[in-house]
Amino acid sequence: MEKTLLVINLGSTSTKIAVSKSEDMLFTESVPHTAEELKKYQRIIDQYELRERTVLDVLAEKKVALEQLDGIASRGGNMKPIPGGIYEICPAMIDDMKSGKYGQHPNMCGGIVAHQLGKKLNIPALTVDPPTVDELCISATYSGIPLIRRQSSFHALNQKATARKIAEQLGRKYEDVNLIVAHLGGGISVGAHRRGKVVDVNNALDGDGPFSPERAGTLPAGDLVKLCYSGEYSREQVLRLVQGGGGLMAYLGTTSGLEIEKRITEGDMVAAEVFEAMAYQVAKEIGACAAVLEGQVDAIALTGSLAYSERLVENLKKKVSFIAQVRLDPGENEMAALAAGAMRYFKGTEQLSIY
Ligand SMILES: Nc1ncnc2c1ncn2[C@@H]1O[C@H](COP(=O)(O)OP(=O)(O)OP(=O)(O)O)[C@@H](O)[C@H]1O
Ligand SMILES: CCCC(=O)O
Repeated sequence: MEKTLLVINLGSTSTKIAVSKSEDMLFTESVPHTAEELKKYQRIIDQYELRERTVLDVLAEKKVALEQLDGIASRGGNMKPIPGGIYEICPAMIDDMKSGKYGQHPNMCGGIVAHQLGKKLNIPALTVDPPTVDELCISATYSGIPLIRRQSSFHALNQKATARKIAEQLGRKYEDVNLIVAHLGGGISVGAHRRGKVVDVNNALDGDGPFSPERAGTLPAGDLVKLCYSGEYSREQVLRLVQGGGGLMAYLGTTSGLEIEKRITEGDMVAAEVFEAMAYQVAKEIGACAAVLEGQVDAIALTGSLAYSERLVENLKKKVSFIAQVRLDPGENEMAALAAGAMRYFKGTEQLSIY
């Protein structure tokens, strides 16, 4: 059974669009969005029209008529904590994403685009392993005060797809290995995968962990509280410092790893120091995951587009190779993982989970 699928994945710095014939990609297009371009949108939901136009323009450019599509798979945005699986994008899911209750992510716009198109064309609009897949062990849910439960909010789709791939390379099943997966993208998540479950992971969206190209990661709590009450920043502005305007963006005015590498090559010592600090924080998070896994680590996987950076990878290898072998899977498997998930639904090999 052959199906033509539209696959949508809205990252913090790019809109990725693919069309597949079943699992085989006909094309994948990644349209970058500069920080300058996104700066004018105060809230992520305000990017909706830009993201919708980007998707439709790419389809028109590639001469794909909407009527050719049998289904749509969009990477999920932040919704309530749910088990991994395939879900139909429904109004309740969209309401949860829009509410911001579980964090804000550009994929909420992707979900709405998919839902609207699905309705118009009368075809299923699906999502697979959304970022709020929650498999945390009990200890990992503790924050330090009962009012706040640590949330599982990470690159679940790519982390799990990468982990399965690495397990296969090791000749083992995902459910039989312990892995640490670091997704190094616009946001950074580092997960401890214990026998097929992500038992601990930093909240990569607006919570904790290493700083990333556009996010602040863990901030000293007291200082953050003082900043919030200083009267100098609105709620939206502080949130923007945490997500969108934090990390590399805050220190160097760009989210682009490529641009920063260029500056380093040209002798920019500040850029070198900041890039080194990001690697340092990622390595510390990997070390923390090794402790969670009690040192029983079969491999460390580096994935996401920043894993194309030799400088970052060599730096990380130097710091964490003592824990386990380091394997590279640069870029992300998300488009393929979404198409594969949608095909499991069409073939009936996996049932839809209910949101
Ligand atoms: N070849 C490369 N070498 C170094 N850095 C790169 C390369 N290609 C992309 N990057 C950097 O990777 C980062 C973006 O990664 P990616 O495309 O995985 O993120 P995203 O999908 O926008 O966001 P997220 O991963 O959080 O969903 C940017 O800083 C980009 O400049
Ligand atoms: C929850 C983090 C997911 C992302 O940044 O894409």
